[in-house]
Amino acid sequence: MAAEIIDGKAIAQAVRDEVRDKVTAMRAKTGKAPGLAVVLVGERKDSQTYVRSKKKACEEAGIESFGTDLPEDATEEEVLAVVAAYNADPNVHGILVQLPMPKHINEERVLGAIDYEKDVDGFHPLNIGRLSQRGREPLFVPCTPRGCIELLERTGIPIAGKEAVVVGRSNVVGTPAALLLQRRDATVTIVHSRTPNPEEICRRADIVIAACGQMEMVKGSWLKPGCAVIDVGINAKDDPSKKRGYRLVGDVEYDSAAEVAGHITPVPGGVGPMTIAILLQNTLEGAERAFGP
Ligand SMILES: NC(=O)C1=CN([C@@H]2O[C@H](COP(=O)(O)OP(=O)(O)OC[C@H]3O[C@@H](n4cnc5c(N)ncnc54)[C@H](OP(=O)(O)O)[C@@H]3O)[C@@H](O)[C@H]2O)C=CC1
Ligand SMILES: Nc1nc(=O)c2c([nH]1)NC[C@@H]1CN(c3ccc(C(=O)N[C@@H](CCC(=O)O)C(=O)O)cc3)C=[N+]21
Ligand SMILES: [Mg+2]
Repeated sequence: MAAEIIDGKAIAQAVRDEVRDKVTAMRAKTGKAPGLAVVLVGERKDSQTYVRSKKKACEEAGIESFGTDLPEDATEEEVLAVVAAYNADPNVHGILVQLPMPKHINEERVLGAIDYEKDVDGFHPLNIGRLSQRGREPLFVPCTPRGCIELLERTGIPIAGKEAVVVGRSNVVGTPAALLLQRRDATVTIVHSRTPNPEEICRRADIVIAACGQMEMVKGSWLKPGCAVIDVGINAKDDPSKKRGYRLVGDVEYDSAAEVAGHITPVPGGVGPMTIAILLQNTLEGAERAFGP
């Protein structure tokens, strides 16, 4: 039995179409549009690629995009000044500071300086704090974890009452993904680099979210037959048959996993496109709150 493929690209396009329609209606009603500001420090090629695709996605959705590129040796004060300017700009409803930043910059300080009402990445302590507390609602939820949940929900995979295992506990993916699953009444276990028996724990799961940054680590033999696998990982694997000399693979060994799982996301074309679609959705929601009912 081969797993059903969860088409992240198609689901992301559906989200982007919904956002575009709502932006069109907002423009007609208010004469105003949502705005997203992306701050990039340094010259990482991968970051530049991500920032370009975010800006293109904004254009297609009718969201205005603003951007500031700072050199690798920019000071923390300079980054904070850019954030402060976007905080004060009424045309900006979302601010994203591309990660990772150069080592000499204190990431916690910069992320904490973003107005939490414009924190479209959902990384501000107030938003993370609310996400972690029962009965509280964050203004924004981190894009990649929210994208994982949307993939499950839009595929009709039940979460409530299920056993979910998240592989990885980073602040940007694993931990918020686990919190979101828990808020939807899954029973959640987090596996990390000090977990001695990850295979055994994963085999209990109805839902596995893999976000450990380890190429093809989760194998088919780790999975319960019929489970749903959401592969967040993005890793470049050498492949001389490709023009670029590599291809992208996930944190899950796709071929063996697809023989056991009931549903699985591919890499590319799974979680990655959802991250960008949710960023647009978060920006729209920020603008809706700013403009009022
Ligand atoms: N598709 C998308 O939109 C996005 C994809 N990504 C990708 O997702 C993956 C995870 O990203 P991110 O969370 O930022 O990565 P990090 O490196 O920040 O975190 C990795 C986590 O996995 C854990 N881990 C590492 N090795 C193992 C192991 N052998 N067994 C179990 N757990 C392990 C680490 O544990 P410990 O805490 O103990 O160190 C850590 O908690 C990466 O492949 C990244 O490229 C990331 C963001 C967005
Ligand atoms: N402040 C901040 N917010 C982020 O959300 C953030 C960040 N920093 N730093 C880097 C990570 C990574 N990330 C991805 C976005 C899109 C794809 C994506 O579209 N991937 C395509 C493939 C793209 C390709 O072919 O290279 C796919 O998986 O199909 C992947 C990863 C957002 N991140
Ligand atoms: Mg994100």
